[in-house]
Amino acid sequence: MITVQSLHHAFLIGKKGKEKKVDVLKGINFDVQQGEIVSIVGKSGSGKSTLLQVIAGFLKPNAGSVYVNGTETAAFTEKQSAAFRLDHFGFIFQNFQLLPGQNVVENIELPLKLKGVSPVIRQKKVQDMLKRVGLTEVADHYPNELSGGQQQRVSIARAMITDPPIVLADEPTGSLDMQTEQEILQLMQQLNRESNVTFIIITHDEEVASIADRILRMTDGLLTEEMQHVI
Ligand SMILES: Nc1ncnc2c1ncn2[C@@H]1O[C@H](COP(=O)(O)OP(=O)(O)OP(=O)(O)O)[C@@H](O)[C@H]1O
Repeated sequence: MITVQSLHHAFLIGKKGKEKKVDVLKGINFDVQQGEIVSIVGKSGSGKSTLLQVIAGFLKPNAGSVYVNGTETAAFTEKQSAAFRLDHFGFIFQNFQLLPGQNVVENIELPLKLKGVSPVIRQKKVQDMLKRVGLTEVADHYPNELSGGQQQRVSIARAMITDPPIVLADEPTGSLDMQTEQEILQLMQQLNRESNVTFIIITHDEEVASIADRILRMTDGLLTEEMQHVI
């Protein structure tokens, strides 16, 4: 489903003429199978978000390959990347990234609109999704009228509304209290079981990482597989 091979990336930081090269990805290799929950865990600054951005096609790596369902994505143009992302990836962020002027239904249906899905089908899909994530009661609320946990449910619903094969989650519970964190992690596990969607969860939190089927540890620009749960 996802194969990452010999991925290298460096950033140039500092003033022009005096730039310093910072090697962030130093030869990353890993595979993810359809339906897995994989966590990528590592300290702040270890390069987790950079890796996620490369997988999603937001950032072109200096070298190496990313295959998604057999398609090499690292060489895509920006336009190709955007179209590919819409079909293959959903995103969940630490700070939810909901549109403040749009209510719950409008936030969730946005990716369907971008894909040109008709209003009738959009309405049906959104109603089904609201039930799955437990948000039917607050369907017409705006983000600032929701708790953090509810806002993250909206962004999970938005990530999954187009049935993408892969959801990329960057510190999905980083802004939540411990109890809400457990609820959100359980929801992600439930959705994974129901729909076989692949989750890649990026976190610095060992406890969050431990809900995954497989843990990949990022240290000094390299990934090592830490342990394997029996599914
Ligand atoms: N656009 C950029 N330009 C220059 N340096 C960058 C850029 N993005 C990230 N870096 C550097 O790359 C390194 C890895 O950053 P990255 O955000 O990938 O780490 P991370 O593991 O996700 O950390 P965190 O958990 O704090 O988000 C850091 O040293 C960071 O300063």
